[in-house]
Amino acid sequence: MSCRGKDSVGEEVVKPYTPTTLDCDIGYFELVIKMYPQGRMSHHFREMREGDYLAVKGPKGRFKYQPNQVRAFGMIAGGTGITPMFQVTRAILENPDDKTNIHLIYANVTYEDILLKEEIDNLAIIFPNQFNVYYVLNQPPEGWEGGIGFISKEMIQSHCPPPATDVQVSSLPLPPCSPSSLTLTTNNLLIADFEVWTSTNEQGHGSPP
Ligand SMILES: Cc1cc2nc3c(=O)[nH]c(=O)nc-3n(C[C@H](O)[C@H](O)[C@H](O)COP(=O)(O)OP(=O)(O)OC[C@H]3O[C@@H](n4cnc5c(N)ncnc54)[C@H](O)[C@@H]3O)c2cc1C
Repeated sequence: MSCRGKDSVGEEVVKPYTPTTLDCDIGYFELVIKMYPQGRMSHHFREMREGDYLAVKGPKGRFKYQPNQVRAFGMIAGGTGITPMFQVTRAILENPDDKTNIHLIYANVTYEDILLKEEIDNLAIIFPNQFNVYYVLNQPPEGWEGGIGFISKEMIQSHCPPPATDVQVSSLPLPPCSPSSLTLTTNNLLIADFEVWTSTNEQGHGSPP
């Protein structure tokens, strides 16, 4: 959906955001928003107070998920690219008739950058046979047991389902807050081997088509 606000010099700014709530969450929606110190829309969100109204337009997007449309999803996300992945993950796991397996690789720069970690980890605990997550950090803390560096071909081979007609792999990195080579790395690797929802652009991330 699009959110409208005013930047620090009072100019109108409209930016897209992906709710982490589902169609069945009636009467409200939730957004997970990463704040940038110099960001124009970030300024608007930072200035908002409880009880304020926010102008929004939507929903919009080209991706329509059908339960069991594939046997397995490989999801590769960086930074705020997690929000649409999280939404689809919830839609799958909260539907007992949907048997799709999900393999998520989620890359960030630091541990503190990981969004929705508690929620993601809870889903991995509740649905151990249907959902697993592999975190990758570019600047990991000491003792980190996940992936280190940029997402590599080996990580994808180890943590995503192998290519098949009933497997879909999606990549949603977001250049402003993910390792800069993530976009190229994942797309170059994937285009050769998988059907990818090509969804990255220079401005930010898009919804999977
Ligand atoms: C389909 C879609 C869905 C999205 N969903 C989400 C979501 O769910 N959650 C989310 O958090 N984001 C999401 N985004 C990204 C979001 O739309 C914005 O791009 C993001 O919030 C940054 O907007 P901004 O106006 O605050 O920052 P911008 O003003 O666009 O700034 C972006 C970057 O540039 C830097 N910058 C800006 N001005 C300067 C300056 N003068 N000097 C130096 N650096 C500067 C900022 O610090 C920041 O790093 C989505 C994007 C798309 C395309």
